[in-house]
Amino acid sequence: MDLHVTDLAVARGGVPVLEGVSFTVASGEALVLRGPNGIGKTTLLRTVAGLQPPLAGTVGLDREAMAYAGHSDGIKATLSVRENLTFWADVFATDRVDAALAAFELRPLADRLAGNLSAGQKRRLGLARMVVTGRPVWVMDEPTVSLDVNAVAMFAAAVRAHLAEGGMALLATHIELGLAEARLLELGGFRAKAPAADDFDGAFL
Ligand SMILES: Nc1ncnc2c1ncn2[C@@H]1O[C@H](COP(=O)(O)OP(=O)(O)OP(=O)(O)O)[C@@H](O)[C@H]1O
Repeated sequence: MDLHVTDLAVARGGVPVLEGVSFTVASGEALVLRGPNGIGKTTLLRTVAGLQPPLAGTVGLDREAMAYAGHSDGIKATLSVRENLTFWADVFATDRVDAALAAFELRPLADRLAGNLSAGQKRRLGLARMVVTGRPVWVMDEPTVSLDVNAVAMFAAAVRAHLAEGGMALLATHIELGLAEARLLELGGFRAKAPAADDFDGAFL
């Protein structure tokens, strides 16, 4: 299984931000999207994950293949760490709660209310959700924000284990991920062009 993205154009708030984006992520590979603030990394990730429609182009895998981790961790504060992961295991019909607790060293925190976790612990719980999904494509936006050096290493190990099982990872970040083997895609060359001056309709977009 490969992820083929072809000639994708994406918009945010109705404004085109990137166009002509093509790449392939093969089974066992990680691709890191790079570019300055505001270029459209989040928008591109959300589009690839099927959370918003593209303006043009195709994403050659069904959204059911994707697991998306965005800026918000999607944590339920009044459930414990284990209950949060069990909730997601029910949603995705998997039995990977213990594997997820182990991957992000959450066992000692399993019975703590998620609302009482520190920022880095919350992020670890949010990332552990990816393990629980059992989905082949992990789409992750700034996954290592709030993580200390030790937790970044946990994250890198979890991604490597996922890739070793034939999974794929598509990541956006400004921070070192500890994944030297990941390929990089610079988005600078894919900025959407402003509409032509004689494009009457375009002038109102
Ligand atoms: N409602 C909106 N209308 C128009 N433009 C918007 C709207 N919301 C966001 N934008 C712009 O869309 C662009 C793409 O945003 P996006 O969050 O995808 O960028 P990013 O590369 O992920 O940024 P960062 O590195 O800061 O996280 C930004 O320039 C942003 O200002």
